[in-house]
Amino acid sequence: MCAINASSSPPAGAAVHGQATAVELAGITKRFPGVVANHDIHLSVRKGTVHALVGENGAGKSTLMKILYGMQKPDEGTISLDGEQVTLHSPADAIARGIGMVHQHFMLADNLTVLENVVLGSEKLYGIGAKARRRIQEISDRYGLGVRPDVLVEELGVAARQRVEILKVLYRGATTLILDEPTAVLVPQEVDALFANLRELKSEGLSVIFISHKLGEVLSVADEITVIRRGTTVGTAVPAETTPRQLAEMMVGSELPTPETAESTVTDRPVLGVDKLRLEAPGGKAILDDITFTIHAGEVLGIAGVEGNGQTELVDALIGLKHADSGTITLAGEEVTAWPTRKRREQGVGYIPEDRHRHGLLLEAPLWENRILGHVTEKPNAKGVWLDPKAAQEDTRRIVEAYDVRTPGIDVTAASLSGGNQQKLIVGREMSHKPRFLIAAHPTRGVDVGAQAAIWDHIRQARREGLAVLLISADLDELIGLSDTLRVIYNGRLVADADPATITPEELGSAMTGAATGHLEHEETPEIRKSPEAGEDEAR
Ligand SMILES: Nc1ncnc2c1ncn2[C@@H]1O[C@H](COP(=O)(O)OP(=O)(O)OP(=O)(O)O)[C@@H](O)[C@H]1O
Repeated sequence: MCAINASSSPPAGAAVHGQATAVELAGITKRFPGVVANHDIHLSVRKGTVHALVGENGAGKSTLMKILYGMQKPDEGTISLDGEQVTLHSPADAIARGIGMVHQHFMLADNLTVLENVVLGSEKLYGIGAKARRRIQEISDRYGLGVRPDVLVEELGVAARQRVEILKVLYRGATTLILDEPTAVLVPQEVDALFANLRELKSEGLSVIFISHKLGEVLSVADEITVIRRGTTVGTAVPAETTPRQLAEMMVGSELPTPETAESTVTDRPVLGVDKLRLEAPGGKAILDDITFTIHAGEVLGIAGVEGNGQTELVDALIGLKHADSGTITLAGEEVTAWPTRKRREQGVGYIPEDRHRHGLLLEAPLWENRILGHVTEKPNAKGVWLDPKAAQEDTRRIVEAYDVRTPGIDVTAASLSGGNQQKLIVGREMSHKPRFLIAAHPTRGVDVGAQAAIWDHIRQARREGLAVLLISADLDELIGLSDTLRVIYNGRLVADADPATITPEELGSAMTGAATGHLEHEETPEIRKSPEAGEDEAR
């Protein structure tokens, strides 16, 4: 039976299940123009536990956490920390009271050392020298974070950077850590290592609020789960008695989708050809080298890799944001290597960027203007050489409807949408132009299980109609499920390939750390792998 209880809030500071309460949010309401982001929300986090917060896109999770982190003021409701009711005026206030936030997008300066990053802005605590170094080492040892104070951050892989972010908030005295989708960028082995770190934190009496759309992970790491839907608390669940399916049903009222694609639609018509592509950094060092592949009509080619191994540069080269130092790119038989981005777009290249804020949206512009972005000269946005705002607005309404973008209208700014809804808008815009080749970088990052299923369906449908797709995703289930062909990128080279029909996420994750090359064979008993730490330092 699913242990989901309609939530009711105990009085502030009351012990729940015999343990003291670290954070108590009671009756929180927050309104934005046209939207009630939080309506009478209750959240009670016990000390020494991992408390997951789940809910569909736009449910109100980030808003609630911004309130707890002092970034936004609630219109109604109270916040109690360790049983004491508080008013938080700013993040500095929240930090001073033991709340730490680890953002999904890391906020570290690459050219500084770990120590410099950690002490930045907190010099008053332990200075900037030996005392600070000792404190960092102490925290690292205590929670098994494996952080080395004198390493440059640019030398660290994604998982190690995340541990630095965690250490940074602990250094400032956090006793409750908010982790916003912390596993989105990690391979399976790194997820296991993170969860081990979280268990260490718990055992020392710290609390963690864990936001995620990955319900399997939520069930494996959380002690308690609060589900919010359309801005209000639906209830709490206990993982031992709840399945992912039940959780998904609570969140979005539907079953868990699967990315698996039964039938192959791969044709022998090449759409995109990349031959011996090489891209160099300013000093002449290769960022991409000897990249060769072909994607046919109806084929999804998945690129697996730990972030930072050349995926971003490969996408930049394909869309025309960076130009190759040597090698060629061919689109439908025509060489496009020197073409600018706009010309490639007009020839049918769709682009779902990995960084939706930098390359996907104009955050301060209304939704309908964002619908035009990247497609100014195409229908329905343009009539001859003129923009056609009316047609663009109408089409934006259609996309909002078809992709279930939760918004009070098309005149609100993109910044006011929740992260997942921003992503749905971009996917809708790109798919609407019926591209012949789609670059899909993390197409479902940050979207809930329902929207994920819808995006997978749109991609599958277009693939049946002949779309060629380059898929980059840190979600290995998605990558394996959607791809017809899989290649592994490591240090700027395609080092291995795998059959998505047989490979497991663990085997692929292991190859991504550079542990295997050539054709990856599925093994009944997975081989002994390198530890995540060892792999990741090399896999930059
Ligand atoms: N600054 C803002 N101005 C206007 N509306 C906002 C603002 N911030 C959030 N909203 C709206 O509040 C609602 C809740 O958004 P929130 O970002 O909290 O959702 P979420 O649960 O974190 O979603 P996701 O899983 O997509 O990140 C959404 O309808 C969103 O559009």
